[in-house]
Parts: sequence; structure tokens; C-alpha cells
Amino acid sequence: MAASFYNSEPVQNRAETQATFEVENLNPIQGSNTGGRSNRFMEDGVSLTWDDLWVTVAGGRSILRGLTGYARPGELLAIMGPSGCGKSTLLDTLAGRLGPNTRQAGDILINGRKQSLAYGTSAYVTQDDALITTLTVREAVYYSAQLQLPDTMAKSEKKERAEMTIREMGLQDAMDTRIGGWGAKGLSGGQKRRVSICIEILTRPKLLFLDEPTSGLDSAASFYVMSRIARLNQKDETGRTIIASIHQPSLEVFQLFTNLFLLSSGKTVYFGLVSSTNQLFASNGFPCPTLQNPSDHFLKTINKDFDKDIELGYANGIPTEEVIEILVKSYKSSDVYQMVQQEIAQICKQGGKALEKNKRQAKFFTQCHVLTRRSFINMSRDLGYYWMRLGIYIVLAVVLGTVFSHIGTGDGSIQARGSLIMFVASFLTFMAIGGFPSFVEEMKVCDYVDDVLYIIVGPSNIFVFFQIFERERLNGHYGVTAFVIGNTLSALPFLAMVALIPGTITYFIPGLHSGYQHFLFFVTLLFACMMLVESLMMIVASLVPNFLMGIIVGAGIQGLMILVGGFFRLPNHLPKPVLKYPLYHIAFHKYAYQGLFKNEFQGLTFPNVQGGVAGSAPTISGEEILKQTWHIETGYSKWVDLAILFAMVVFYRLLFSVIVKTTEKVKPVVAKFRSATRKEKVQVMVNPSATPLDGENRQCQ
Ligand SMILES: Nc1ncnc2c1ncn2[C@@H]1O[C@H](COP(=O)(O)OP(=O)(O)OP(=O)(O)O)[C@@H](O)[C@H]1O
Repeated sequence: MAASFYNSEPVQNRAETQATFEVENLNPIQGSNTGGRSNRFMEDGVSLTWDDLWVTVAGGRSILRGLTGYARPGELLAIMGPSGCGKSTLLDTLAGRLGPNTRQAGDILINGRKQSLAYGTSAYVTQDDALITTLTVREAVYYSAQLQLPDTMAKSEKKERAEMTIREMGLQDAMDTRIGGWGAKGLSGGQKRRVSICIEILTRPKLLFLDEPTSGLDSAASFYVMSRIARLNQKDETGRTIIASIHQPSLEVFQLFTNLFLLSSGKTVYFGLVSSTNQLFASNGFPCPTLQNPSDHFLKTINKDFDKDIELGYANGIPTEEVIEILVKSYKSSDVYQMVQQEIAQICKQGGKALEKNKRQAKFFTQCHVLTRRSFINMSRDLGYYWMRLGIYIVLAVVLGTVFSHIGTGDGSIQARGSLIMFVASFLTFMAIGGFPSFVEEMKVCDYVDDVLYIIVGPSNIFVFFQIFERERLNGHYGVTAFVIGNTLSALPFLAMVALIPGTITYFIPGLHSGYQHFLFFVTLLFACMMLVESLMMIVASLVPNFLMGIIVGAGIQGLMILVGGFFRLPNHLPKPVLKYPLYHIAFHKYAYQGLFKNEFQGLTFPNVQGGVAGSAPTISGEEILKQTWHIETGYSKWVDLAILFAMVVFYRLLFSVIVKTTEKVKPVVAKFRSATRKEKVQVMVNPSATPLDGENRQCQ
């Protein structure tokens, strides 16, 4: 049965209980669909509309099925539905952040026009709190304020804004508590949620997406947090458009929302004023019982995950699947649905300004400076970033020095020096591969897994940092170049320390080539290799954002480079087409080995193992050993090898920037293309004789 609930009387035969839910909306502009909203709200704000929105994943499964709705300035839209119904997917789709294995069809218009979101045009508080765990709440929010707020704003003002926002989110008592992560408990889950919200509302964005902002909060905290978010609309003349997915809102929280988007299995059960929702349920025989929180009632009525319990009598014994079908059909044939369509057409017709990126943010140099400082503080506080690695390297260096102690200049020392150099250039640099924190987070099988991984590789860094970078980048806090510069500058002193201390031990215990110039070269080359591996891992992280896969790929690439670097198989003996050309020349280990071998052997002499043979000299020069034993290219200086390594560092970091920037540019184009293909398919399915839909023509007819 499909009752029109907007103007119709409630169906009486299913339940005697009448709707008692009368919502008095606290939102300042709510009251009528268009009335009460100032023109400034509409002109300066962002209106978002979506029509017949579909999202499918690989395999053809539809997650969102033809959703239609809108969000206007000054309004709070709640997205609700049972777990797994597609709330986060809808938010991701609206925010332009769908994953690569998804396809999207349908129109999403901003102020009546097609525009891409993300990268500074909107703010999005995602479900996962990607925060720098070593910072205190005050530091995290203040650094973010320095990055996002314009240089024209005084530092004291930024500080004040940061602290005010922290207080607004009820975090004043936790201001100086470190956020904490695995290994060091800090904030609770709900407090972290609030820090994430603080960071995104600092600039008072015009369009704000929140994915479960109240998860982990008690009912009072949920109310305060949501009411502060709602209050953003009262701060100035510009209306904010706020869309939040939410579970279990209390009645007070529920009343803060203007509109409700109720989903079930990706289908629209209801879209419209919060205060009218119960009419749909009541008119179809599922009114909210007295003294029951309406949102609880709506969710219980449409949750089919626990059908057995519901069959026992929740919706008068009607199977939930059927209940949902009744409600979906009823909504589709209702006046409310028609009004939503009209409202969308009205918004499109009215148009509005094109959405601009936040240009009023800190300048490039300020961003570089702030990012360097923030990253430096993080590196110095995070035990696993460099300190743990330093400790392990020192132990390894002592053992390495002991294994090769008193290396001497006998004929056996030729092989020993070669092996020592190979180990230093390969294994010590290999460990710069990064940390496993995300992996450990996911692998919370038992506590000792944390400890073991923490000890082996440290809880650093590149992948977690990349996650934080991605979140901040997508929200437009700063650019990729500023990130690369900040990350590079902050790491320099630590990498220098990690190269210098273990390098000194490794160099002097065995007694490698004496002379400060040789020692300095050795340490500098070690430093270059470590930077190079970190740069390589940044590239891997940008291409393979999954932590575990990234580590495997990074280790695999390095293993390959070590193999073709010219030690395990001498350069002249490497099989030609692929391994020698080009891999041997691409592998940075080639230049590391060549530089270190030249540094070590040039200028030394060794006993000639063929000394007994008539006519042969009793000694052999290091230069000869380089050519004959190690196949080293001695036609150019060791400094050229070092210069090539530094050039590779610069190249890899530039490549990282290019990959990130290209991905940003290509992603929307690919999404548009895939969306167009999908649209054609949908059109053909609906009407085999029709021509493909033209998205541009469809938007505002
Ligand atoms: N990229 C994807 N590939 C495959 N399935 C996906 C993908 N994204 C989402 N899904 C599936 O789509 C459904 C909806 O997911 P979504 O995260 O949007 O739900 P949700 O309503 O936000 O759930 P929750 O309230 O539990 O967070 C789930 O069944 C999920 O497994």
C-alpha cells in the first residue's frame, strides 16, 4: 500500500497508537521550506542537490539506489539508517571522495552547477580520526589553525580561535593531553572525535560533512557537540550547509536537525523535514509509540539485520523487508517527494556563486614553516620514528664492528670490506622502510603483536603520515609541495643523527679506510641512502595506500634493487636485457656500492694473492681490485655517485608531488567518465530505445 502521507489521514487499522512526536525545531531558519531564510544565506552559502544518485561497486552491487535530496545553507541534514545502509558512501559521494572500485551515476550539483568538491572547497570529518598522536589537543588544533587561517590574522587571534573551538567542543580539561595512539594512551575515542571536529570547523567552512560526529560520546556530550555545530549557523550572516550521518541521536539531538534522510539498503525511505517523518510511519501503520525516541523507532522499524526479533512483533509482525517496501513506495508517491523535486528545481534555477577554494589560508612559506615544526615535534616525541631505529642501528653497528673487527689489509680483508659495505648500504638503509602502526591498529590480535612490531620496525611514520596528509590535503589545509618540504626539512637532523652515530661505530671498530674525508663520505652516503629509501616509501604510500601492501611492495622493490645492485652478481655478469639495462642503472644500490667501494679501496694496497706466480707483483692496488674483483666503474669519482644519490632523492620527492597532484587531477576525470558509462547503462536498462542522458542538460530544466 502506498499512502500519500503528507496530506492524508493516518492509516488506523494497523495500530491504534497515534503519532505523538511533535518536533519543535531549534534551527534558526527552519520553519518553512523556503521562508525565513535570509537572501544572504542563500547567496553566500552552498546549496547541494543530488538527483537519482547511484553508486555501484565492482561486481555490480548497488550501494546507493537512485537517491534524491538537497542540503541548503543554514540547515542541518541528518543521514540516518541501519548500519551498512550506505550513509558513509552517500557522504563520500557528495564530498567527491568515492573509492576507486566504485561507480557513480546521477547528478550532484553545487549551487545548480556541476563542480568538483574536495581540496579546500569543503570540510569533511571522516569516521576515522587520522590525528598526529604525539601532539597535545592544544598543539594539534593550533597548528591546524596556523595552516588554515590567513596570515593577515594575528598569531594571538589564531591561538584564541583554536582555544575557543577546543572549549566549544568541551575539551578544555584535555587541552594539554597528548592525543595518544597505540603504545601511549591519551584521549578517549570520543575526545579524539571532538578534536577532529575542532580541526575542521576552525575556518567555519560553508559546506561541512560529518560522518558520525557523535560516535563514542555520551548523550550529553552528543547534544553539546551537535548544538555547537548547529550554532555555527548563527555565528555570522553566511549560512553553513551541514550534512551529518548519525546513529542513535537522542530526542534533543534529533531536534537540532532540519531535514532527515532515512536510508535502508541504499534506498530512500524518507527525505524531508524531521518533524514530518512520523507522519510517513504513522500513515502506514507504524506510528512512534508514546515515550519512545522517534529516531529509535524509525531505525528499529527499518532494520532488517535482526529480522527474527522483529518478527516476534516489532512492526506488528510484518517482515521488515515488507515494511521497508511499504515505506519506500509510500514516500515515492507522497506529496513530500514531489515537494523535494520542486525544491531541487528551485535551487537549480536560483543558482548561486561557483564554489571557491579557501583562499584565505596561510601563505606557502608559513605552511612550510608550520609543517616543518609540527613534523619535527612529532618525530622527536615519537619513540618509534627515529629513536627506536637509532637504538637498533647502534646495536647492529656494534655487532657489525665486532664481526669485522681489525679488518686489516690482508688478502681476506678484500672480501670482508666488500661484505661490510654491502651490509651497510643494503640492510641499514632497508630499515628506513617505515613503520607499521596502521597495520598494528588493524592487527589488534593480542598486545604482544604491538610490542614485537614496535620493536622490529618502530611505530613510525610514512603511512600514518600519508593518511594524515591525505585527510588534510583533501580538506585543503595545505598543498603537496608544502608537505614535501616540511617532511624533508624536519627529517634532516634525525636522519643525520641516525647516519652519524651508528656510522661512526661501524667505521671505526673494524678500522675502515683511515682519514676524516673517507669517514665523512661514508656517513654522508649512508645519510643519502636513508633519505632515498624514505622518499621511495613516500612514492609507494601514494600509489599503494594500504599499509601492509605498501610495506610488501616497498620491501620487494628494495630486494630487487639489492639483487641487481652489483654485489651478489657482479655488474659484468648480470643478464643483459632487463636486469643490467635498465634495472642495474636505476637501482640506487649501484651508486651506493660504487661510491662506498671507491671510498674504501682507492688509495689502499693489498697483498697480491698471485704473489707467488713468476712475474706478478707482491701487492695489488685498491684501484685494480675495484676493476678486477668488484667490476667498479672507476672512470668517474665517488663524489659523482654521491651526487647521483642526492639527485635521486630530489627526483623521488618531486615524483611524489607529481603523482599526488596528477591523481588529484585525474580522479575526477576518471570518475566523470565512469559515471557517464554507468549513466548510459542505466538509461538503456530503463528505456532501451532512449539516447544516453546528457548530464549537463539534465541539471536544471
Ligand atoms: N568500496 C566498496 N566496495 C565494496 N563494498 C562497499 C564499498 N563501500 C561500501 N561498501 C558496502 O556498502 C555498504 C554500505 O557501506 P557504508 O559504509 O556506506 O555504510 P554505513 O551506513 O555508513 O554503515 P555504518 O553505519 O556501519 O558506518 C556496506 O555493506 C559496505 O560493505
